[in-house]
Amino acid sequence: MIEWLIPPIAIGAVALMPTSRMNERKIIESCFHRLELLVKEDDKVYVPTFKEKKKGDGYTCYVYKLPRGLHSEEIINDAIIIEEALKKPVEIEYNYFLHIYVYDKDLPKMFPYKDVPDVKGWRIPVGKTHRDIIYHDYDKTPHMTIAGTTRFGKTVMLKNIMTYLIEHHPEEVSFYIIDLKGGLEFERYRKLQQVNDIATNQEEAAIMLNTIHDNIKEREAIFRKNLWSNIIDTPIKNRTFIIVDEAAQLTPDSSMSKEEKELLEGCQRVLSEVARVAGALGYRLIYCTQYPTADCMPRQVKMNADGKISFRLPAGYASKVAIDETGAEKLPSNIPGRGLYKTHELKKFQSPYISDKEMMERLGGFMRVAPNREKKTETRSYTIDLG
Ligand SMILES: Nc1ncnc2c1ncn2[C@@H]1O[C@H](COP(=O)(O)OP(=O)(O)OP(=O)(O)O)[C@@H](O)[C@H]1O
Repeated sequence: MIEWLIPPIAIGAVALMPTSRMNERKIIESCFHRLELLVKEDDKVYVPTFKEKKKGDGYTCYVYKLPRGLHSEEIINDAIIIEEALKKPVEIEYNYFLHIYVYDKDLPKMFPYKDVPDVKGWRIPVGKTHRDIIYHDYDKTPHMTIAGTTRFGKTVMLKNIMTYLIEHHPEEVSFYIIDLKGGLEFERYRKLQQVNDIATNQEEAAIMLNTIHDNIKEREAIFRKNLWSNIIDTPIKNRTFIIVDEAAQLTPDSSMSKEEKELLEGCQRVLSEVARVAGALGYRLIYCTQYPTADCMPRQVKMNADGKISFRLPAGYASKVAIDETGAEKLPSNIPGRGLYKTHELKKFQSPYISDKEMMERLGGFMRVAPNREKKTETRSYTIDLG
């Protein structure tokens, strides 16, 4: 491997150059130095080696080869710092080489839901990036967390997800919704054929989760009988989504009575079990919170939710809980729908926008004549496609 060896004195010189007089490449490389993205071996210092600069439509891409021992995640996690130094939007990808995309323009502030293309499978649009649209695939990554301070787009995101799934899988998708923000947001969707039940307080949530737990046990028995290990390899087409909004309301704390604590601990246990084992059985958890703390994000949920979305958060430590790294606190304070999507990489997006009116227009045909308050179990049978 050819490394670019530079003496420490040169590193210091680049770091001290005023950024206004440097070109983009030099600014990027001075960030590498300031962030100590280098490998020291004996008295030598190895830094990423510049390979080429590519011009694209609306962007310039700087390609680097990383020295042995420097992991791409260390740099990808620092994209926001490079972005601040360049004063331009930046995206970093690793594909044998490190690709640093520097964009001429910011993302659009509005990405209408009607502009989202149709895609097959159990994918939903997370948002628009500079070069494409990110989709989250629930058959690959069953569980998801969504964090974000109030009024930055969590509820709109949930409505995008529901609308997209119902439009693409009307016969196969079903939802259990735990709406602990007064039940105001989702009540109007209770009559949707795809909505099994909505819980609007902690007691209703506990009853609903108990039902879900029973259903999981029944489904486990079916899987065992058929020697199935994952729903995607079975003829079962159905998927059941459990939406929790707001998770902090299901978090026990020391001010609560013993009964209250036991109720919420029971809820947390079922949610942890869903995250741990029920993904393979076709259950998908979407777990939302305004206040990401270690307490309100149970370890099993966080560990098993490999798709993590965050809208703006008040501080870096909240961002670390939500997406395992800082950055959400640096999202713009005046752009709702702007977020970060963390999987093995970190991407910034503008999420689709759908209004309640448009959601109603799109889903109006799926309303039941009578509401479904009494329904506690999945009454629709599995859709099994043997073709
Ligand atoms: N993707 C988006 N594009 C454009 N505007 C958006 C988007 N998402 C949300 N907004 C705007 O921000 C407002 C608040 O969004 P939303 O209700 O989703 O916030 P929230 O995070 O769920 O807040 P809360 O936690 O208080 O319920 C919306 O009414 C809408 O005006």
